[in-house]
Amino acid sequence: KDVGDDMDIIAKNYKTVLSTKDAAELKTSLSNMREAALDAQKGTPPKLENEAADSANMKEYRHGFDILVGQIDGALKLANEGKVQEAQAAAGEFKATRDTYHKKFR
Ligand code: HEM
Repeated sequence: KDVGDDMDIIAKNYKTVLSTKDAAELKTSLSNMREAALDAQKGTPPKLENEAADSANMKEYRHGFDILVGQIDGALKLANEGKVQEAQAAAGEFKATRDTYHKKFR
């Protein structure tokens, strides 16, 4: 899977995360996002293909997924407590991370 494939998985599950009323479906979708984010973190985005694996940009790219996974874990904790609406409010905040890193690397 390349980064674009992982992004498609992230985006599809994110829609479900924001719209479902079901705690189990919420948890599954957040877990799917987490797995795809960790896979994308291991990859190289097309824009950085000519850079060394330890370039400043590649480090910043990978850091973006540390932030996103941290946010996903926060939402998962709330979902595990049965707090569906609170988890969805927390998930709404992923958008800022998405937009910041898309500006740089998409
Ligand atoms: C909830 C968070 C996010 C969502 C919903 C999301 C969604 C998407 C979508 C729909 C695409 C287009 C996929 C395609 O080309 O088929 C995309 C592309 C991309 N995203 Fe994200 N994204 C998120 C977070 C991030 C983060 C945190 C990063 C980097 C740290 C990132 C980096 C990229 C890159 C590099 C591309 C271009 C991939 C390519 O052209 O192959 N995204 N994203």
